Amino acid sequence: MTDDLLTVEGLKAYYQMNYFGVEREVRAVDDITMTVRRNEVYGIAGESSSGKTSFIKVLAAAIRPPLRVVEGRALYDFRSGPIDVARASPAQIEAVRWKSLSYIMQGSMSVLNPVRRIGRTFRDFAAKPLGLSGAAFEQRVVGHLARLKLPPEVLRAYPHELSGGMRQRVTIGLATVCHPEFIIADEPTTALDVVVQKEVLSLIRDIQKDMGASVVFVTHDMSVHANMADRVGIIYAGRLVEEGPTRQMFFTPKHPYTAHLVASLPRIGDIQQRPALEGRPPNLADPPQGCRFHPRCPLAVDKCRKEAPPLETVGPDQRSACWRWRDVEPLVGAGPAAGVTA
Ligand SMILES: Nc1ncnc2c1ncn2[C@@H]1O[C@H](COP(=O)(O)OP(=O)(O)OP(=O)(O)O)[C@@H](O)[C@H]1O
Repeated sequence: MTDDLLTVEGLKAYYQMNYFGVEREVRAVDDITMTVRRNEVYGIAGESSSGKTSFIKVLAAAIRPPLRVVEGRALYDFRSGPIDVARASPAQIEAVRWKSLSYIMQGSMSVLNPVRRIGRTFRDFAAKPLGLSGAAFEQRVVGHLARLKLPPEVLRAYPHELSGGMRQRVTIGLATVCHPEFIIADEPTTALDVVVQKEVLSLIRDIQKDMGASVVFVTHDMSVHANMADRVGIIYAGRLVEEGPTRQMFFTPKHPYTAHLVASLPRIGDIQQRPALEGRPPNLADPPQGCRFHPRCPLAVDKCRKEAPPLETVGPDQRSACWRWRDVEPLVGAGPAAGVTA
């Protein structure tokens, strides 16, 4: 067994549409190569429409047309054997779903059927992968719910009878009851207030540690990454532009876009407004030549407009796709950014 539980190589996934005979292609995931190690939390950040959700849909084996994998692979090295989810058949995916690979989707209400009691949803999701039924199944679920600080009565409730935080804990329960090796979470706390958000995040972290699982989670909120992730990957316009250990990404970013994201975090004692990034994210149906960030980059030179920079090693365990990574200033500010400890 290697250290890497997931190896993504040259992954390209495009939305391919045909409107009245006119073909349109949105290159949402465009040549991503990365790995996720066993027992680590890997955070994915990037602004809206950068391709985060499309990327993790491929990782979660939840690819539906018009999204198609056009190149590359996403290979898991599960205990039950290797599987490339970019190419696997529905039957192969069903064999690993929930048991080895689970997915906490955006918005808890979308996974919880409003007209089904929670207990029934647990049976639908988990009875088969766990190979349990009747009292043994109920006992397992109740024990798992207790770990999530949810009372057994939750099983008899309908989703609308629970608070937002409880519903999100239920979805985490569904995603983890089979003790998967790999958990994918898309904006797991976006709709929650700050206190509940903190509770849910520490729950995901505790469960991950307990089970020794790997977690990939997406959020545009950099302060959540600061608290949760072992490593962070930054996606811009369908590409991974930088990745590295969380502390390094916050204190010595090597890509101007990461530096911008970190500098945008509110700082204690600083009441100044943070500068917004000028320009708009590129249209992924017609991305700019060269480095996709160049039209908005304060460091861009001629080469950046012509040639796409490769993702290269720029520090211990840190990689950046920028021709000018040596010129990216380390973070200086009036105080520690919210949630980031020096
Ligand atoms: N079903 C779809 N059909 C066509 N294009 C889509 C579809 N879903 C997403 N896209 C496009 O793919 C690109 C990437 O979208 P994606 O949802 O992956 O971004 P994101 O970074 O997750 O954004 P957000 O943070 O807003 O969820 C965008 O240009 C988006 O418009």
